[in-house]
Amino acid sequence: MAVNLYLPHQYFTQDSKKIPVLVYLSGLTCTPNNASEKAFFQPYANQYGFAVLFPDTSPRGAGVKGEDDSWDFGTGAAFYLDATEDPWSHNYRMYSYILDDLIPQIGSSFTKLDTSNMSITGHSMGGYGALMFYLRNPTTFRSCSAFAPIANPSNCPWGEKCLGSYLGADRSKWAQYDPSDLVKTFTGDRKPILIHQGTSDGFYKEHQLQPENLVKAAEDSPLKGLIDLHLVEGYDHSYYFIASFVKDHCEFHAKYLGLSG
Ligand SMILES: N[C@@H](CCC(=O)N[C@@H](CSC=O)C(=O)NCC(=O)O)C(=O)O
Repeated sequence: MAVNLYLPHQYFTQDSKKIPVLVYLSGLTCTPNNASEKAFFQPYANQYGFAVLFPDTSPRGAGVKGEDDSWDFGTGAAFYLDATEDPWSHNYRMYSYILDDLIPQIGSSFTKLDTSNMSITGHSMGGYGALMFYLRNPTTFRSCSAFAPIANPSNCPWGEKCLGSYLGADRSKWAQYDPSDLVKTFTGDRKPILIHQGTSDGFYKEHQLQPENLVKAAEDSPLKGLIDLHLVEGYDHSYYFIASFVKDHCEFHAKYLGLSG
């Protein structure tokens, strides 16, 4: 697996104050390079003074039979969960990897980072991942946003394929990872979650994303009225879309990371 870490200039010039971290989770087929090269977080990370951590989207070369058979399953498509079903459960453990291995390791290797002051965002499968990590761990992450997230994976073709194989047929296990279920029992503070969704996004039109389901589920939850969904006319699913709204997301997270008024 690969990982990219962007350190802002403050990491090298500030003596005493530690640097907060924004975790960015990528979508299906991505390596950490897609967002590092095409999302343009760097100028805003420098402006506000936060690092950006870009994890990988799956194990690489695990050798699990079938992991390279399709682009939306297996390699590049591990869905940020801990698989419970054979043959996936040994390697496909992205949830534990990110929370229990990667973040602590980054914190101990880069001692001027403050991994107790983190926010999370992501795109598509990674937008789902950001929502899911935040809704399950509201004290680990100060804020959450997402670009075109898979907001209700239990009810879309990508989610049914991946969750069904990694977690098995029992849908009650899927709910432990589905933002549109998790929101109903959220225990964190009442803060907005920022979401952008392009109306010309082909995957949105195919009902893979369904951010409206999250908004609806939140109406009966502690986050009632706080899913700040922006449907943006004419935008697609690409990194051009992400780059167009990355400024808004950085400004949003900077506020909760204590880096702006
Ligand atoms: N089959 C295509 C499409 C894959 C694709 O569009 N992936 C998106 C994420 S989709 C949901 O998680 C992506 O971010 N692609 C990388 C990019 O740089 O645009 C294919 O294999 O390309």
